[in-house]
Amino acid sequence: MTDSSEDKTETAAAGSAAATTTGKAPAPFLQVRDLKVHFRTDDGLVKSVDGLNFSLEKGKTLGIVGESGSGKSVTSLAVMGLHRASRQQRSKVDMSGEIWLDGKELVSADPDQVRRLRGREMAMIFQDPLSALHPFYSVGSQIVEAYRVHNDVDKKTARKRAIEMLDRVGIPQPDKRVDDHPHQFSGGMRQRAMIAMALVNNPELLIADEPTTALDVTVQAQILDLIRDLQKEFGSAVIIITHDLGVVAELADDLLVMYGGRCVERGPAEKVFYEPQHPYTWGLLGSMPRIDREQTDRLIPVKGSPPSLINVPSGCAFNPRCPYAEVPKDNLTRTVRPELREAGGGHSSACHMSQEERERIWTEEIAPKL
Ligand SMILES: Nc1ncnc2c1ncn2[C@@H]1O[C@H](COP(=O)(O)OP(=O)(O)OP(=O)(O)O)[C@@H](O)[C@H]1O
Repeated sequence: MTDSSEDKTETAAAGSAAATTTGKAPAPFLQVRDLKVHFRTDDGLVKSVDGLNFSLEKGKTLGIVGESGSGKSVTSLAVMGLHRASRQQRSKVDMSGEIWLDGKELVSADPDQVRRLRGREMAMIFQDPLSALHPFYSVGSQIVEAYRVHNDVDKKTARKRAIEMLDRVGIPQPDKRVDDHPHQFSGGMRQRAMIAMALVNNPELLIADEPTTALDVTVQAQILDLIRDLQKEFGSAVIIITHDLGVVAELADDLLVMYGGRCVERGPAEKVFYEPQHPYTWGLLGSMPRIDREQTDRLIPVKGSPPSLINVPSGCAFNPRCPYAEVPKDNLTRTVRPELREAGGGHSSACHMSQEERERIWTEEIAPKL
């Protein structure tokens, strides 16, 4: 693996990897390098993910944040090897770059090899549990199946394991509810059941794609607490995908903000949340609902719509929506695409304004209004 300048600014989770006795830092558990996922469609080439780099250690949580259509789900499906799963899509999707999981490269790997890793080494939970749970089979039998695919055990042993997992994720009377069908569970319980199914094989990487969006606020908090507890217990690496910065601000060790298929800001969660450097992140923070404010007080929502991923704006993709697009001289924002620049402490962002300028705007103009 070669080192690019961008890789040197990778997240703190990667940077915290301890040096070995040989003096060589071990490779991060998950490392994504220059990932591109482009779809060939009748309307043109959709550049859903266009050169993404990040890494993640076991026991750490990475939050991937961005508006709808920024490429978050496509990124997670790429890690899970799911863009290749459908024959129909295989002819339409162009994927390049590298995804290293525990020393194995997945982009060029045989699809069967990646399929074997799914469920055992990596698992995913979705916004809608019914997309993962089949309506015709009992919740328990689906967890039993998921367990037996990767473990050579009889049904009785697997059922015991399913009941244990349902108990662990907080389903009351798990020995009875194990035979219920998904529709007999509430939305929050279905989410818990899906988490139980995802974790039944102790995967080392868990990807949660908008895991709480469909739930009410109280259940949301419970599910996030559950994910946090389970991560501590299982020591897995977790990626949480959300459009809501508030959901991941406390949970994540690192944050990666995506815009138009690229990373515009990343770093330790407290840096990105409390000292954000990119005008798009300011907008995300400004549009976050706050319980201590009236709804009308959301001050700096991101105006306009996300960019087309077929005709991405030239220069900085955010420039048509950026209130500060005119600040950099020589029309730079509209002509040159900004690269990620390190601001210190593993925090980097891609913006043409100088760091001093952005710090001034954040401190004087944005932060006081949030
Ligand atoms: N199979 C596909 N073929 C063509 N375009 C696709 C395909 N899958 C995703 N896209 C496009 O890729 C872009 C990124 O989609 P993605 O689902 O990753 O966004 P997202 O950030 O997860 O948004 P959301 O929060 O709405 O799920 C979108 O413009 C989407 O239309």
